[in-house]
Amino acid sequence: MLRVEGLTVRAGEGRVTQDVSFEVAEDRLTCLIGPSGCGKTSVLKWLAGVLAPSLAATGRLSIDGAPATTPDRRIAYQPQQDALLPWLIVAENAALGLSIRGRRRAEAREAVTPLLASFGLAGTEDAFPAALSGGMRQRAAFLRTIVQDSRFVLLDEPFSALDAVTRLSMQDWLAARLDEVPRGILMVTHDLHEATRLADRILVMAARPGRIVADITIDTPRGDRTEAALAGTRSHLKTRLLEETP
Ligand SMILES: Nc1ncnc2c1ncn2[C@@H]1O[C@H](COP(=O)(O)OP(=O)(O)OP(=O)(O)O)[C@@H](O)[C@H]1O
Repeated sequence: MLRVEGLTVRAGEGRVTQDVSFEVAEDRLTCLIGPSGCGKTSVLKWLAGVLAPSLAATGRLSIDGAPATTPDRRIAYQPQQDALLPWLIVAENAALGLSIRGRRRAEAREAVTPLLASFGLAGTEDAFPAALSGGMRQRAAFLRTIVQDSRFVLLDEPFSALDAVTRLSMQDWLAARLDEVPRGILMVTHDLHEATRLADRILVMAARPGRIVADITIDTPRGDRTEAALAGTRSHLKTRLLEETP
């Protein structure tokens, strides 16, 4: 269990977030949703240890009850843009996840190559990112993140750049991957349909300063989440989001 307590992020005199506390459970997907500018990315960046130096943060992080400091190898982070390096081929980009964990380059590449097919990237090993579709780029970025074998994974709007159809298929794809390689995931999204399709738990943030105003658990198994089964939760979530959007 990863726990954040009392996270306040300040930008000069102003507060970006105030007293944000929550847990991310092992093998569960927790969504952080809220209006633009409420501080969702700042929470993720703080957890990843990459908050901009112009922002000051106070708060406590613990994993399994023991204090932790960031960056922590048990936490992997996928930023908002897929951040694939355009001058590296797909296999090298994916291998970067292991290289930053200290694996030798050739060894890292050997380790990721057999995984490409299960990430829908068969045949793209030697392709440059510019030659891939948006969905493929996201899968390559996700492979790079997931091979780090971290217990917790932070995803910042992983599907926001995709068209509606690709987005739906990527959501299904992520749901299937979660069943195969469970992780404690904290995912930022703007999209309440996405949140209710994927999350075990949804934390709703309000803006100015960003704080958590609702905590919604979804018990329906992902495979049984028909439109009808989700209607009540979506309506509740929509009302909360509209209330919190300035
Ligand atoms: N480096 C920075 N210096 C000063 N202020 C910043 C910095 N980064 C973010 N902010 C401010 O902090 C607030 C929260 O930004 P953040 O990106 O965390 O919000 P968000 O909820 O992720 O937004 P969005 O949904 O639009 O991506 C915004 O008002 C933003 O202008």
